[in-house]
Amino acid sequence: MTSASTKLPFQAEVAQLLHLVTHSLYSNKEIFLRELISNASDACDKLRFEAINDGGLYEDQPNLEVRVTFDKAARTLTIADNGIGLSKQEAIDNLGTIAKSGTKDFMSKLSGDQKADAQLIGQFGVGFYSGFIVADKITVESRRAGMVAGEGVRWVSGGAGDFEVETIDRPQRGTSVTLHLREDAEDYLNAWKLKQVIGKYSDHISLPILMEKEEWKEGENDQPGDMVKTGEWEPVNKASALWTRAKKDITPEQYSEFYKTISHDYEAPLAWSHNRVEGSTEYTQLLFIPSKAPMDLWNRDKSAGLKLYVKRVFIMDDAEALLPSYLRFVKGVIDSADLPLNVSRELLQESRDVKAIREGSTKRVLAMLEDLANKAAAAASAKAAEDAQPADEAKTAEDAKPADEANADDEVTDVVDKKEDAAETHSEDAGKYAKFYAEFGAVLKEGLGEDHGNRDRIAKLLRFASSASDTVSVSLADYKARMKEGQEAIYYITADTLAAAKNSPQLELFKKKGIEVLLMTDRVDEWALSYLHEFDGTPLQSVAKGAVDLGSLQDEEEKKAAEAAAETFKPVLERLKEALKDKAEDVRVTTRLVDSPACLVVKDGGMSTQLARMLKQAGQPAPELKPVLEVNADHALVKKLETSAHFDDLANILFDQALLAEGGMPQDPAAYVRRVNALLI
Ligand SMILES: Nc1ncnc2c1ncn2[C@@H]1O[C@H](COP(=O)(O)OP(=O)(O)OP(=O)(O)O)[C@@H](O)[C@H]1O
Repeated sequence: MTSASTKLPFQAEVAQLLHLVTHSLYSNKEIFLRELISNASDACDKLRFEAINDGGLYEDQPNLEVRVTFDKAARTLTIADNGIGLSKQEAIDNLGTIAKSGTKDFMSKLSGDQKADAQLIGQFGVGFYSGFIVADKITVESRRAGMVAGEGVRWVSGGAGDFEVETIDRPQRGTSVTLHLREDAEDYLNAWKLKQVIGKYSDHISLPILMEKEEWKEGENDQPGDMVKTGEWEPVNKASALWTRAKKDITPEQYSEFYKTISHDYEAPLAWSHNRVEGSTEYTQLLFIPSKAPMDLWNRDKSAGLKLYVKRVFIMDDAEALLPSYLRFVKGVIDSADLPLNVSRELLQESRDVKAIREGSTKRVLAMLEDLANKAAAAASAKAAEDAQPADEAKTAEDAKPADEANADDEVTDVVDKKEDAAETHSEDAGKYAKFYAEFGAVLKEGLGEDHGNRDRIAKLLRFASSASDTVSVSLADYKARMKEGQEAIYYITADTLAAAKNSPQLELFKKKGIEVLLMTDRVDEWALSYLHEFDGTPLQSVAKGAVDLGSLQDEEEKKAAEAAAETFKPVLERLKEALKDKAEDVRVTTRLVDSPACLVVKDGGMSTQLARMLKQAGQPAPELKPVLEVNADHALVKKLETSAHFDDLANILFDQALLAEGGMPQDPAAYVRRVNALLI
C-alpha cells in the first residue's frame, strides 16, 4: 500500500546544518560512509537488544548484517541494514530534527569561516546528514521490526529546506539509505574504493559488512574488459568488535578510527587504555581520553561517554553509572561478562558489579592521566638536564622515572593483566598532558569534591599558574619542592582572571618575601579547594582569608612595628569602623600590604567575596558577606585620614577601591565616582 507523500520542513537547525555540511565538509568527504555504516550497526544493536525480550522481532532473518551496493548507471550507492528500522513517525522525527543537547550553542559558535566551522561540525557530529556531502538526494526506505510490510516508509530529500515521506510496502525489515551521488563523487561507484574506505573506518564494526563479489570479464568484440558482479556476497570487514580482539592485533590507527566512530570526533584521541579485567567481576574496558572538549562539557547532566555491552550485546549508550561525573569527558566501551542482558538504568545504579567496574575504570583513567603527566615531567626534566651542569645529572635521572615504574603503585588490584593484554597506555608526546589539562583540567577538579577515595591522586594531577609561572603548569608537588625554609603552608589566591590574581594587593607581602603563591582562576577552584585541606601533609591557605600568619618567615621586628602602628592608629581605626559599619565586618591594620592602601579579606573558613559574587550572578543564594577591611598604616592615603576634613568620603573610597582591586563592584558606583571627583577638584 502506498499513500500520497507529505512534504515537511526540516527543523531550522537541520536546514542550517545541511547547508554547512555541503559547503564545509568537502575536504573529508569519505567520512559519510563511516557515519552511515555506524548508524546501520547501531540499528542492528538496537534490534538485538529489543529481541532479548521478543525473539519474534528477528522474523526469518536472525543474521544481522549491512550490505553496501552501488549502481554505476543510476549513479547510486546504497547502505542497507536489517536492524531495527524506522516507523514513519520515527523517520519524520529522527531524520528531520536534531535532538542533541547543545545544538543551539553549537550553532551560535559557527563563524562562517569554512575551515573553523568544519572543525566544529566535526566535533558536533553530523551523522546521517553527512550523506549530503556526496549526494544531492537521499532516499531512505525502512520498515520497523515488528510492523507489517504495509507499514514501510520512504523518506526523500534533496537536502535543502524540506523532505517528503510516504507509506510504502516493504517486506524486508530494516533500513536502506540510497545516496544519489553528485557528479564529483562518482569515485564511490567503485568496489575497490568502497572496500578501502570501509577498511579504514569501519573494520572494527562487529557485524559483517557485505559487498557483492566482482570478477574480471574480458571484453568481447574488441571491447575493453570490466569488473562484473557475480551475485555472491562477501564480507569486507573483520566483523569482530574491536575491543574483543587481542591488543597485539590492533594498530594505533584502528584504535583511533574506533574512537572517532564512537565519539564522532574528528581528532584522534590523546590516549587510550584497553584491558581485560578479571577477578570478582569480569569485563573488558576500552577507554579514550579525547583531545578536545565537547561543546556541552559544562553541562553536568550531559550524557556520559561510555557504551555498555554485555557479552558483546549492546545494552546502552551513555551509561552514566559506569564513571563518576567528573570523568564525563572519557569515551569508550565497557563489555561486562557478568551483568544480566536485561539490565536497566535503575538496576545499574544498584549493581555491585557496576560498582566494581566504576571503581576499576576510574582508577584506569587516573592511571592514564598519571602516565601522561609523568611523561610530560620526564620530558621537562630531560630538557632541564640538557641545559644543566653534569653535577645535576644524577638527580634528573631519578626524577625522570619511566612512566610505567611511576605507575607501579597503581591500585587496580582486580586487574589481572594477561601477557598480551597487559594494561598499557599509549601516548607519545610530552605536550599531551598540558593539552589535556587545558581542555579538561577544570572538570577534573570537580573530582576533589566528588571522589573522596581518589582525592590524593586527583590532587597530584592538578596544575596551576603561580606567581612564579604564568602558564598553568605548576603541580602541588612542584610548589612544595620550591617552598622556602620555614614556610608552613601552600598559599593560593582565587580571582576572576589571571591579571586580577597576579596584581592582587593581597600578594604584595608574599612578593616582597619571595614566597610563591598559586593563582587560581577557574570557576570551580574555590569550591573544589574547599575539599582539599592539605597536600602531602602541608595545609593549603588562601592569602585572602583570615589573618596573615607567615610563621617563622615573618620578621619579629616587622611584627612588632605593625603592632605598635596598630596601637597608635587605634583612634583612626575606631572612626573607620564607625564610618564603614554597614559595609565592613571589621577594620584592622594589616601586615600583608606593601604598596596598596587597603584590601579586603574574609574570615578564615568564610566564603570569598569572589565566590559570593559568582553565585549571585548565577542566580544562586549567596550569603550577604561583610568582608574585613585591612588598611596599610604606612600608606600616604591612610595617613591622610587622621587629619582629613573628608574622613567619611575617604573611608568609603578606600573600601570601594579595595573592592575594585579584586574585581568587584562598589555597591553604589555613582556615589564612588562622586566622592572621588569631589576630592580631585
Ligand atoms: N540505519 C538506521 N536505522 C534505524 N534508524 C536510523 C538509521 N540511521 C539513522 N537512524 C535514526 O536517525 C537518528 C539520527 O541519526 P544521526 O546519525 O543523524 O544521529 P545519531 O546517530 O543519533 O547521532 P550521532 O550520529 O551524532 O551519534 C538516529 O538516532 C536513529 O534513530
